[in-house]
Amino acid sequence: MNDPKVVVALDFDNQADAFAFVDKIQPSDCRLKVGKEMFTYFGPDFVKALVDRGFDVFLDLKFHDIPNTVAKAVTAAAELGVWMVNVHASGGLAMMQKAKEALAPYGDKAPLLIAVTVLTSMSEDDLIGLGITKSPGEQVQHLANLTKRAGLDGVVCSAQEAETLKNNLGKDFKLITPGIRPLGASVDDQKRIMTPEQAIDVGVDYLVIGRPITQAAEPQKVLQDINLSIK
Ligand SMILES: O=C(O)c1cc(=O)[nH]c(=O)n1[C@@H]1O[C@H](COP(=O)(O)O)[C@@H](O)[C@H]1O
Repeated sequence: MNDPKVVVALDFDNQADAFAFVDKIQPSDCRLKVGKEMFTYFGPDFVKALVDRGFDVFLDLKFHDIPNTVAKAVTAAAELGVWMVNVHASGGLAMMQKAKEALAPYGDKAPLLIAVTVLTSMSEDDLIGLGITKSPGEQVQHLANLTKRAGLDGVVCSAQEAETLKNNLGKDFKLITPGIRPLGASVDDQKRIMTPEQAIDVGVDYLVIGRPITQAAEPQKVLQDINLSIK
């Protein structure tokens, strides 16, 4: 498979377990997401080791700062050779534009630059607490529009929001979605889930899946079954 749709969330608190898992899977079957926990423990060398093993890495650090600082941070991500990196859309249009400009010199080697809109953990009350009177759904749409205007490649969203966002923002605007559970898998702490097939049907481009794969006795088999279900 040349364009794997599954992005495995590598949420391990030690490198030995992470590498033991990575040894069981293939870069042709999935991409890998490294987030704040693993990056803070193990740093850029860990990311480089994954890139050197041939994996496309989504560096999920959700940058949110002044435009100059975020532009430098996404440049550092590009230097690491990652496939995708993200920022918070609420950092604003100028911040996102400057980040995108910083990646221009990398041409077709530049990482995809995507934005987080409203975290799925945020409720309407949480937004009101921030002085935002839009509903979470309206705020997601608002920030996704801003992300597109800034020229970014897509957004992280819940599968429930995917269909509307795809219709409004076009097929080339990438949607990256956690909260995916194959039929029969444990839901864990995810609240609103979709199966891989359902998510692809509503227009999701990349499926972020962690524990159903990382905690499986035979991760390669689970991954192959998911890939077959969305072929
Ligand atoms: O930004 C994320 O990656 C993320 C956003 C969100 O709203 N919900 C969410 O679950 N995630 C991440 O997606 C991954 C999902 O992992 P599993 O629940 O184990 O499949 C974890 O790394 C979460 O931190």
